[in-house]
This record gives sequence, structure tokens and C-alpha cells, in this order.
Amino acid sequence: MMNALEMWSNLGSVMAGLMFAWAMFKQYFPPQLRAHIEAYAQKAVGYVYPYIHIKFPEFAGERLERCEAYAAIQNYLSATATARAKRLKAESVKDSQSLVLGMDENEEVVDEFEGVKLRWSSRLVVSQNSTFSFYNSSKDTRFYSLTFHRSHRALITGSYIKQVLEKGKAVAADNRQRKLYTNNLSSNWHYYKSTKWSHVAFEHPATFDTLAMEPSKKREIMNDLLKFRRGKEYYKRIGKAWKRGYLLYGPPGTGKSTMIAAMANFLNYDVYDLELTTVKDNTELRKLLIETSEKSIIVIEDIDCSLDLTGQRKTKKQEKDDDEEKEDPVKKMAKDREDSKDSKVTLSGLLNFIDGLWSACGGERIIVFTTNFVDKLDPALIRRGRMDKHIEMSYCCFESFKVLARNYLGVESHPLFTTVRRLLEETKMAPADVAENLMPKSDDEDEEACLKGLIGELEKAKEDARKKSEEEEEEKKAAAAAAAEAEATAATRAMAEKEGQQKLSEGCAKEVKENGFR
Ligand SMILES: Nc1ncnc2c1ncn2[C@@H]1O[C@H](COP(=O)(O)OP(=O)(O)OP(=O)(O)O)[C@@H](O)[C@H]1O
Ligand SMILES: [Mg+2]
Repeated sequence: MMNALEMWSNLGSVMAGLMFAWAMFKQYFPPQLRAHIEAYAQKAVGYVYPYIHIKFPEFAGERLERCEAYAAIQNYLSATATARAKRLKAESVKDSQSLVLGMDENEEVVDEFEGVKLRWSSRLVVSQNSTFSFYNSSKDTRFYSLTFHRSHRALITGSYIKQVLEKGKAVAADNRQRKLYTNNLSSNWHYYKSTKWSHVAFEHPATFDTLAMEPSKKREIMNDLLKFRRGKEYYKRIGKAWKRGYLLYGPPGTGKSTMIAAMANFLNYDVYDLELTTVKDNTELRKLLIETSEKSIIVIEDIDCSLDLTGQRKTKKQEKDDDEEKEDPVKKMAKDREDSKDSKVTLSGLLNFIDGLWSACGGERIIVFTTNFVDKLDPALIRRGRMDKHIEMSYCCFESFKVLARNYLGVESHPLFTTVRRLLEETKMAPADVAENLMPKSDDEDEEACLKGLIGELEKAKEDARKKSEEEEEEKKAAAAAAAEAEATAATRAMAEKEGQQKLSEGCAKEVKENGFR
């Protein structure tokens, strides 16, 4: 029996022989003949060789664009297989917030799917072209190669590759640097490139953990968001576009904008902050919205102030004015000029976008309106189906205070909490004001000092509210007294007039009686 050393040396000789034959073959055979021989050789090998290779190049197409599949496989392997690879390569990938760890060139890993083993290898083919060019620095090509037994062809080319691409895209989405977009003035739009939105990295630190809100309400919103995110199949089944509208309403400083940031961080979505007052008309609105990407939250803050969306239905006076304009061309021109200065996005334009166009775009999208005055909004805008969930952001309750105390002071409980609780039940203070009072003003201000400061402010707010309600009560009383007095004066005057009338008619009657009609 051959010993191991002998076997290796024999194998080495065979390899050396093969390499020599290959070099001779490349040197002495003309390229066309070589291609023929190679094709036949591959066919012959195919009869006996039981494995299939699939190649996923990094760049493809006429313009050599980066292939989505390559990127997805890179992400998939970075998340699943690199734990097993020994040589890794760290790359910074566009739009990714951290480095992507991939296999180094010519490294291999084994993956398993439904009990079937398959092999991924990362390959780099170095260009043979040694001519110097100013324009093309490298013709090296990278690709991933997947190898598996031909008996599993259907399984691998069907389900396995599909799940690799899906998982890879999900990893990319999680690792993506999210963006905050704001709309540009249409005068700065260029038709040949996408300039409707400007963006910066979205790095708001708010999360549902740091959001001060009643825990049960918070949980309800989080569950609603999760249900929406997982609802692709559900929305498809019920024939509804995959979108959801939220209306956040409440007084200033109660956390509406903070909630939007927490939602975006929770879902890992981009945020499109749409400033409606700079949008000229419904057409522009449509163009802007069609350019938003999926997995995004489209935000219209202070919807009541953005436009006159509160009451688009014409009042009697507007109808009369319109009739007059139809008759008077000068008036009409003046009105047109006035209108062209203002934004002309209308309620119906916005509703069409929510119901129609947006639904056709597909992809998961959330739209959020915020307002301080929910009663001012047109009911058509906020009816269920358009704004599916109405969330009231209200003044600070004790539960919310506890979250803020944990965030700002790092305390879970304190003897002064009882006083804070009583005062919060007796007076209204927005979380923004509570938070402001919990922030130490100097280095030597400890948690007790901050809590005392807050208690002082709450007592002051309570006193102010008491005074205000007293003043209002006084004003009401004064108004009632004035009304009563005016009523009494009017009654006296009426009485006097009546008496005067009576006297006059009595006098007349007497005169007639004495003198008769003349
Ligand atoms: N519920 C909350 N939880 C945590 N922090 C809050 C909350 N509400 C307000 N704050 C703090 O107060 C600041 C202002 O809050 P925010 O801008 O979210 O209020 P808003 O409701 O959007 O007000 P406005 O109606 O004026 O736009 C935030 O930066 C945050 O620090
Ligand atoms: Mg706000």
C-alpha cells in the first residue's frame, strides 16, 4: 500500500503534468480551435461530473451596473455564512450604516438548506489585459459561485435562491442608513435628474422606549405598526393597498414629532417630511409623492396650518363672490393673480393622492398627519380608511413622567414621586415642559433638585390655572351681570314707551270725545 507521502508526491506529479499540458494547450492552439475543444471537453465532463455551478457576477448588463442579486448574496452570506469563513473582507457599501463583512476572494463556505449541502465560493478573475488606459482602471471581475449536486436542481434554483435573495434584501434593509427627505422648491427641480427631494442621514434618537406615554397606548401603537409591517399578504388578500394613515393630534409639546421619529426607528423606514406650503399645485404634489420610496413614512406636520384644507367646501359668501367674478372679468383677473401667489394644493388633490395614486404605487407606506386642532379639520380628510388610526397625544400623566424621569435622571422611583403624581393629576403640563424641568441646569444639580424644581413649576402652573379660571369666572359673571342689566334697561325702556303710547292714545280718545272728528 502506498504511504501518504508517496500518494501526495504522485498527486503532485499528476498536477504538474496537467498544468504543463494546459500551458502547452494555451500556447500552441489557435483561440477558435481552443474554444471548440474547451466546449467539447466541458460537455464530456458534464456526463460524469454530477455538480452544477451557478455564477452571480458583480456587474452585468451593457452599462455594467452592479447586480442586485450579487449585493443580496453578499448580505446573505455576511449574515449567515461568514461565521464559518476563515478569511473575511470588510467593505463599506453605499447606503449602509456599518461595514459589510463578506468572504474574501477564493474563500468558500458550506451552507445547508432543507438538509441539502451546497457550497458558496467568492471568486476574483484578474484581467489578462495589461494595456494601460486612462479611463478603465480595472477589468477584474468578481462573482459568487454556487455549487450543488444536480439531483437538487429544482429545490436550489427554486426555493433556496429565492430565500437567499429575500434574506439578503432584509439584511440590507436592516443595515441601511436611513434618510430624512425634505421637498425642494419646484424651481430647483431638473427634469434629467432626481432633485425633488433633498436628504440627510436620519439619526433621531427617539424610540418607543424613551417616548413618554401611557404604556398600554404605546403597546397598542407598536402592535398596530408590527401588524402593518407583516401584513403584505393580508393587504393583498383583502384587496387593499399596503398603506396606513395615522393622525397624531394634541397640544404643542406632547410628543407628536417625537412619536414619528420613534415610529421610523421602530420600523426602520425613511422619513419624507412634506412641506405642503411650498408645493404649487396638485400636479406637483403627485410628482413628489410618486418619487417616494417604499418602506417610508410620509409626514405632513401641522396639517391645519399647511393649507386651507380645513374647509374647502364653499360658503354662501364664496359662491356669491364666484358668481360676481364670472360677470366681472377685472375682479376675476385680480383673484387669479392673488390665487397664483398661494399654494393651490387642494383638499381633493390630497384626498386623491391618499386614495388613488398612492394606492397604485404599491410598497409599504405610512402617512402621518399632525395637528394641534383636530376639530378644525375637514371630516373627509380624517375619516377612517384615510387616517386609519387617530392617536391623541395628551398632557403628561404619571406613567409618562416615570419614563421621562428614567430618561433624564436615571431614577425609577423617589420619595418626591408621590407629590409629582398628585400635582400631575391636578394640573396640565406638556411632556416637553416636564422634560425641560428634569434637565439639570448645572453640574451640581442632582435628581432631588430637579424634582423639586419640577414640583415648583407644577405648583406654579396649578396656581396660574386657578387664577385664570377665577378670572374667567369673574369675566363670565361680569358678562352675565352686564347682560342682565342691559335686559333690565331694555325692559324699562319698553315699559316707558308702552306707557307713553297708552297716554297718547288716551289723550287722543279724550280729545275726540270732547271735540268730535274734524
Ligand atoms: N411624549 C414625549 N416623550 C418624550 N419626550 C417628549 C414627549 N413629548 C415631548 N417631548 C420632548 O419635548 C420636545 C418637543 O416635543 P415634540 O416636538 O415631539 O412635540 P410636538 O407635539 O410635536 O409639538 P408641536 O405641536 O409644537 O409640533 C421633544 O424634543 C422631546 O424631547
Ligand atoms: Mg411637532
